[in-house]
Amino acid sequence: MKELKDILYKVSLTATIGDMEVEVNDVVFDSRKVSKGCVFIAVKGTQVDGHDYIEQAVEGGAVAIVCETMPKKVSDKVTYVQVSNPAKALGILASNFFDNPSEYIKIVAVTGTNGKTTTATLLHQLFMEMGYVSGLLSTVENKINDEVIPSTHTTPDAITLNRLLKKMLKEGCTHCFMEASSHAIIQERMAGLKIAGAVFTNISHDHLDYHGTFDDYIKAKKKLFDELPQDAFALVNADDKRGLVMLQNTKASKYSFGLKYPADYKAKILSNTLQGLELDIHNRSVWFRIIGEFNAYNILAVLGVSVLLGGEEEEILMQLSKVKGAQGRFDQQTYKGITTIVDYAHTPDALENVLKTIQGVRSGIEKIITVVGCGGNRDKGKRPLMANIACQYSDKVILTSDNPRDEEPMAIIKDMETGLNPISYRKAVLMEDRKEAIKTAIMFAEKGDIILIAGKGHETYQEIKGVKKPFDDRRVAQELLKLLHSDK
Ligand SMILES: CC(=O)N[C@H]1[C@@H](OP(=O)(O)OP(=O)(O)OC[C@H]2O[C@@H](n3ccc(=O)[nH]c3=O)[C@H](O)[C@@H]2O)O[C@H](CO)[C@@H](O)[C@@H]1O[C@H](C)C(=O)N[C@@H](C)C(=O)N[C@H](CCC(=O)O)C(=O)O
Ligand SMILES: Nc1ncnc2c1ncn2[C@@H]1O[C@H](COP(=O)(O)OP(=O)(O)OP(=O)(O)O)[C@@H](O)[C@H]1O
Ligand SMILES: N[C@H](CCC[C@H](N)C(=O)O)C(=O)O
Ligand SMILES: [Mg+2]
Repeated sequence: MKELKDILYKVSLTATIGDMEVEVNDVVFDSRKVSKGCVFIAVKGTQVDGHDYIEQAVEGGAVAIVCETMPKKVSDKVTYVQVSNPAKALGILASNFFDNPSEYIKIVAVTGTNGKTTTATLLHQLFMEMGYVSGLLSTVENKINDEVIPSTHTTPDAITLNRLLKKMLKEGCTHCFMEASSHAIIQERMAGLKIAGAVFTNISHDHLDYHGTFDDYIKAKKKLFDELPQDAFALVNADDKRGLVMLQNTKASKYSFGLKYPADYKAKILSNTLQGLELDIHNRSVWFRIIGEFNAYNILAVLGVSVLLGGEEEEILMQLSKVKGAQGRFDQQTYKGITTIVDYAHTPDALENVLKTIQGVRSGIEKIITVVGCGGNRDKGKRPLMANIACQYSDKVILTSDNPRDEEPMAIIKDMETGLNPISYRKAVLMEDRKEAIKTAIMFAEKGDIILIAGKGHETYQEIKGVKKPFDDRRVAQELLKLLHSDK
C-alpha cells in the first residue's frame, strides 16, 4: 500500500484539499474501473471530460481525486489534488505507483509515421538473439521475452505501460523497445518514464484528424526529443528533412542514420529483390531477409540503437541478417507463380514505398494488382492520395474497405475515388466487401503477377459499423489462391 503523497512525488501541485497521507491501492483514469481505495485522475479526452465523472468515482470508492479544476461539491472523506496537467500527472503517478520500473530498464522509444513497429520488433528480435532478456511494446503485440501479451494500442496508456514495465523488470528484462505514437506523446502516456534513447524514422501525411495541422503533428513527434534527458541518445533519419528538426532542442546526444546524406550510420543498397536486401554498411556487405529500401532505413536505425546501447557492430550485423521482421509487413506467399504480398501500408507514403519496391523488383511483364482501402474514423485526407498512388504504380486496383469503423463503408471508398484522374480511373474497380475484392484480384491474376493487399497487415479482424469480425488478409489470400488457381 502506498500513501498518496508518495505517488505524487514529482507531480507539480496547484492546490490540495484533505489528507495527503491517505493510503491508495490503485491508480485509475476511467470511472468505470474505480474500486474502493483508489485514486482517480480526471483527464479531458476527445469524447468526454473525465471531470464529469468525479462524483461517480467518489461514489465508487475513490479516496483521492486528481484534477485540473476542483469540483464544486467536495466530500470530506476524499482528498482532492489540483494539477495543471492531469494527463501528465497520470503518467508520473503511474510510474511512482509501480516503483518507477523505467529507471531499471533501458527503454528505447521509436517514433515516426512509418517503421515504428518494424524497428522496435527488429530490435527486440536482435537483442533476444544476442542473449538479452528484452521487452517489446508494439502495435502488433507486447512481449516479455517470448511471452506474448496482446496489444490494444501502439503505445499503451500510462497505467498499462508501467504495469507491463514492472512485469518486464520482474522477468529480468534489461531492455524494452517500444513505439511512441504521436497520440501517446500528446496524451502524455509516457510522462514520468526514463528513456535511454529515442529514434525518429520519418514523418509524412497521417493523423491530421487528430493533430489538425502537419505542423502540430511534427511538434508532437518533436516533444519526445525535447523531453529526453542529457544522458539519453537521439537518433534520427538524416534523409527526412524533419530529422534535424527533431534534434533542434534536445539535450540528448545526437546521432543520425540514412542512405543519402552524411550520417553516423550509413549504407548503400547493393541489391533489392523479393528474396532480400543487400547493403554495404561501413564497407561491409551484408544480406538481410527483409525487403525494400524503406527497410534499409529500419535496419540502419536498429544498427544505430544497438551500437549506442553498447553493442559491437560486427556481431549486430551478423545477428541482424537473420531476423525476419514484424508480422504482416511485406508478408509474401507464392502459389502457382502468383505472388500475394500482405502489407500494413496504411499511409500514402508507406503505400508508395511498398509499391515502388514491388515495381523495382519485377522483371517488367507481370501485372501489379493492388487491393486497398482506408480506415474509417481516421484522417480523411489520406483517402484520395492513397487511391491515386495505388493507381499510379499498379496495373489494376480494387478500392475496398479497410476498417470502416463507424463510417459508411462505401462513403470511404467514394472519398478515395475522388483522388483518381481519368487515366487511373480506368484501372480502378470499387468493391465494398474486402473478401470479394481480394477474390477479384486473385481471379484477375495470371502466372508471374504480384498482388499487393495493403492496409491491414497483421490485423486478424475487420471492424464494420462498430463490430469486429474475424478477418485476416493472409489467410483469405491463401485460401482463395488455392481455391481459384489449383487447377492451373
Ligand atoms: C483519440 C485517442 O487517442 N483516444 C484515446 C483516448 O481516448 P479519449 O481522449 O477519446 O477519451 P474519452 O473517451 O474522451 O474520455 C476522457 C476521459 O474520461 C474518462 N471516462 C470516460 C467515460 C466514463 O464513463 N468515465 C470516465 O472516467 C476516460 O477514461 C478518459 O480518461 O484515451 C483513451 C484511454 O487511454 C484511449 O483508449 C483512446 O484511444 C482510442 C481507443 C483510439 O482509437 N486511439 C487511437 C487513435 C490511438 O491512440 N492510436 C495510436 C496509434 C496511432 C498511430 O501512430 O498509428 C496508439 O498509440 O494506439
Ligand atoms: N522506414 C519506413 N519508411 C517508410 N515506410 C515504411 C518504413 N517501414 C515500414 N514502412 C511501411 O509502413 C508500413 C507500416 O510499418 P510499421 O508497422 O513498421 O509502421 P508503424 O510506424 O508502426 O505504423 P503504426 O503507426 O500503425 O503503428 C509497412 O507495412 C510498410 O509498408
Ligand atoms: N495505428 C493506425 C493503424 C491504421 C490501420 C488501418 N488498418 C486502419 O484501421 O485504419 C491507426 O489507428 O490509425
Ligand atoms: Mg506500429
